[in-house]
Amino acid sequence: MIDPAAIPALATRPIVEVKSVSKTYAGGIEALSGISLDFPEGRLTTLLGPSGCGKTTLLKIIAGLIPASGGQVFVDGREVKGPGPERAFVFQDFALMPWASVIRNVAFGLELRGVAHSEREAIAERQIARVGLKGFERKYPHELSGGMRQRVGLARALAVDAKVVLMDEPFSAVDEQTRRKFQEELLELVANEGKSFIFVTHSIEEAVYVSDRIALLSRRPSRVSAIIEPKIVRGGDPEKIRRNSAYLDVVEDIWQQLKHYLD
Ligand SMILES: Nc1ncnc2c1ncn2[C@@H]1O[C@H](COP(=O)(O)OP(=O)(O)OP(=O)(O)O)[C@@H](O)[C@H]1O
Repeated sequence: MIDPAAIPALATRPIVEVKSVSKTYAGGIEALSGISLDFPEGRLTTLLGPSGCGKTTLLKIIAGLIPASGGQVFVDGREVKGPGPERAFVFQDFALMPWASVIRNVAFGLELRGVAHSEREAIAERQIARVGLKGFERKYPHELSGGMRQRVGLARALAVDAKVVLMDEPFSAVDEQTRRKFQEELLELVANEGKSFIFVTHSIEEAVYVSDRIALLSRRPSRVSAIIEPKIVRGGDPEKIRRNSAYLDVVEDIWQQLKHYLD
């Protein structure tokens, strides 16, 4: 357990508060055991931890997709009882509807909310253009590359204009070049949108590169073992940042903390 007084203060209020959340799956697997964590508004917070420690479980509980066995989650001060319009989820496997066109996929969250056809198509078109897929509106997921499908998943999450965007290893299925491009685009979103992002990745380098705050999780049943704020100075050449000794020191520090869980 970490000392709460040791958590550095990001100068924004928490938008998501996880309070003593536990999760035991049917069959008795205890994924989370009394985990407490705040996520600052307008920032990107990453959950990083050993495989199977419960990162996806925590993300899904925050999303309201699965119930916690104990504890509470508050989003913008309101207790989570299920999915809600202020939260959007970007899935690792994109979770697109294969039988629906790009525009229908992107507009799907709005369709569920009963937004009129013309309005939701107009919003979806804007988001599709924004993620660089203009001209692909009438294509189907099987006609797109993995990177393009992930852009559709991102456009769908952005179309509903949620305050909190939950991203479960969103870049794990794309090649390294695309991944780095996505990381830059994600940083732009965080800087320009005022949304709060909760991000799960397996990559220490990625976590350090994109995060304002990293919550290191222990082995299952998961608890927070450290909170790290990389404080990367942005705006310069990404290649230089990745060679910067301050950046590399944070990566190494996290590696030293996580490697014990690999044994
Ligand atoms: N629906 C389920 N029923 C039973 N056990 C589950 C279920 N979903 C996840 N688990 C188990 O709960 C634990 C935590 O799973 P979870 O997917 O949250 O971990 P994770 O940290 O996201 O893993 P990874 O890093 O490998 O993606 C694992 O042991 C997993 O096998």
